[in-house]
Amino acid sequence: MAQYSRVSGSVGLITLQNPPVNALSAAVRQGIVDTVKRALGDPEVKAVVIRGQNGVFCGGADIKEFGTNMSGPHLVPMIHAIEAANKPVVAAIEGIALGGGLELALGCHYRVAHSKARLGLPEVTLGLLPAAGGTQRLPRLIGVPAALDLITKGRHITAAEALQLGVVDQVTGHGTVDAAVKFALSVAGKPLDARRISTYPCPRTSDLDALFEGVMQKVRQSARGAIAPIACVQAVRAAATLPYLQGMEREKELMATLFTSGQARALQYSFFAQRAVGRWSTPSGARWDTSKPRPVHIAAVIGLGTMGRGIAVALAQAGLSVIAVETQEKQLMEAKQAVSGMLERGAKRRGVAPALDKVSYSHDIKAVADADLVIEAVFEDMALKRTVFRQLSAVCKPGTVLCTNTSGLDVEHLASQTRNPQLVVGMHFFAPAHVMKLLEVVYGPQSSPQAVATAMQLGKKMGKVSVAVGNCRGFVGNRMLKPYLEQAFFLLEEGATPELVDRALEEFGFPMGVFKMSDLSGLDVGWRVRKADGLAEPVGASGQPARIRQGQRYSPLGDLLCEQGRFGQKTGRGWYQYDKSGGQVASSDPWLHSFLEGYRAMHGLVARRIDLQEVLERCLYALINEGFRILEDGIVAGPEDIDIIYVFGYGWPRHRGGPMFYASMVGLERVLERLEHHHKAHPDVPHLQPCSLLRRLVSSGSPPVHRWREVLKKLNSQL
Ligand SMILES: CC/C=C\C/C=C/C(=O)SCCNC(=O)CCNC(=O)[C@H](O)C(C)(C)COP(=O)(O)OP(=O)(O)OC[C@H]1O[C@@H](n2cnc3c(N)ncnc32)[C@H](O)[C@@H]1OP(=O)(O)O
Repeated sequence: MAQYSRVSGSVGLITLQNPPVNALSAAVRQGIVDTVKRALGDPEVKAVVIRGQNGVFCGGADIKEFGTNMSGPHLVPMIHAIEAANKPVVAAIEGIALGGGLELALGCHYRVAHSKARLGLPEVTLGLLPAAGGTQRLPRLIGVPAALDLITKGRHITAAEALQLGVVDQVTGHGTVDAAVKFALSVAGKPLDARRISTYPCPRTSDLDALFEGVMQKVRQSARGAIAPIACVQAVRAAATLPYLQGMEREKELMATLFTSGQARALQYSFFAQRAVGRWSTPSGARWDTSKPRPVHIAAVIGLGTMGRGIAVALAQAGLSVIAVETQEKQLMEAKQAVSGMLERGAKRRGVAPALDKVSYSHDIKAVADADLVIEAVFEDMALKRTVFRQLSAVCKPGTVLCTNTSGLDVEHLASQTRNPQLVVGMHFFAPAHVMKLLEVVYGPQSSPQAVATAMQLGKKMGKVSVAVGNCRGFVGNRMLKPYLEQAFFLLEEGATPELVDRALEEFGFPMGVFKMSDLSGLDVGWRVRKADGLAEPVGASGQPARIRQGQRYSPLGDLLCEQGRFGQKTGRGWYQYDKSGGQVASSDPWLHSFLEGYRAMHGLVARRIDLQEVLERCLYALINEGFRILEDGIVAGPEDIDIIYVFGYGWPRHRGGPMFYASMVGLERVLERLEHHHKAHPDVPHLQPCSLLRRLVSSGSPPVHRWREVLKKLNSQL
């Protein structure tokens, strides 16, 4: 809806009304059309101001309407009518002007913004382009290079940057609507021809072809298969080379291909999934809206290795007082230097003062006595973590929430070492902890709603996308990674190379294939875990055949590389070779290939031809199958949790929505059929055996992913 009133005698004030972000729903579009007509037809009105209700201008087209039969007036003619008006129309921008919201403002003759407003054309992040004239007006207003930057990245800009670029005409620190009304009165009656952006020629840029070629190359590289950024470049090119109306035609054509694409659906699903994980719940009945978090002013970090340092930085940057504890004096000094450096670099990037005084350092665990929350980040060793938790339980004040940053160990077992197991949760950060957005918050059966809510809220404060998950080996992300990695190893045994496997995954859209990723994170990390699990024993030591462990097919390839001291990038050798220890440029390693040949010969394996499709099916469907098991076990509340974990923590291409969304797009029958096929070929691999939930979903007609929660509930109640 849009409300109309007359202010200051001769200004028509139009207020968009669609909380919380005044998205341009059919009703709002209709409201704008009607109220603009009314204002233009009223002889008393000399100028018009458009604002949004509740201090928010407009969050753009109503994403919830996409995929429905979008009725109501279209945005393009609506904005065109505003631009063509014979009375000045001023946009009063408070809060946000995003997407269609900014496009609406660009159709106005003037823009006045509050200093705290954020503006942008983020359509590309939803798999779309600014198709309400944004790709045609913005380059005409601010030039091609700046418009390309904003449109292809979808980044939000501050009012100050908008003023500098020329997107807005005035910035005010006070009442935006009052300032806009005053502005409107000051321009009433003046000629408007020079204010209609669509009539501007696109500012000339030298060597346009080279500019577009360069940008297109960069976009293709970073898009990893996403089509929207490329369409954005093509649309801006149309603005730079065609008359406005032809440019608009091109914008429309390009939008039509994007609008119905699977990528747009995936990205829009991801948008809502990200919000859905914020409305968390646990099987014991704890919920985001009823569980009250404890206030956390002082947080402590125990263990200042790579993870602990990143966590300390993330906490300090979120404004908390941090007590950083490392028992070894030398490591403590090194950590202090490293943390200060990270804080200084981060502050420089953000143009703020570094929060150095927020962090105090100690080698004594007793220093955490006053902390409201402690995050243990010591070595991934259960015995060591147990000791730390016993100590924490003894030294912390009553009510302190105790968290472990384990990447997969039993949180419940650690809780049992303390006097108050209900105050223990997992906070699984991803490296580098001050950069990576994902946080898995792990609740055990005894974790109190308050402890879960406290960790979730702290995650939010640190700017993380936090997902509440149940306690199981590897939680969600690493539990699903295990069958994925296992398939990659088995494929090498059967005839694939690391290069082939990585190529398939990178072409799918992962930033790095599994073997390059493993070289980056260090092969020794998994080796240590497998040793602790009694898996990575030297061949023959277990008394079992080399490729069978604990009664199941096992590939010792990773262990054999580690036994050779090949730990990946850090040693200059792993699944690839690097120019030096710590080098980052991978190249194919002839040694590795002859090692694989020797290994196959030793075990009587005959290499066969493996294609990219088989790599994808084996690796991805095994991972997805585990996702279904996680859903079946009730470790997460819905598929959105899994998808967000994979998109934000494991490099799953965002334009593919996440593994569970992807499965639903491929078709559950197809995933089931291919798993059955591969399991038949490899009956000794339990991870390829289709999970019963997948079978049950297929039997219930393969509902789309947004209905799985509801279907799961129904299926569970039938059990
Ligand atoms: C036919 C197309 C023609 C022309 C092209 C135009 C295309 C577009 O305009 S596409 C939309 C472009 N706009 C955006 O991408 C903005 C998306 N929203 C956001 O980035 C954020 O929500 C925000 C910055 C606007 C606010 O952030 P925050 O304060 O953190 O709140 P939430 O993100 O939790 O959002 C609150 C609530 O609002 C819903 N919502 C937000 N934006 C939209 C929208 N454009 N349409 C519909 N609903 C929107 C959001 O989902 C939250 O609701 P729920 O919690 O119920 O999900």
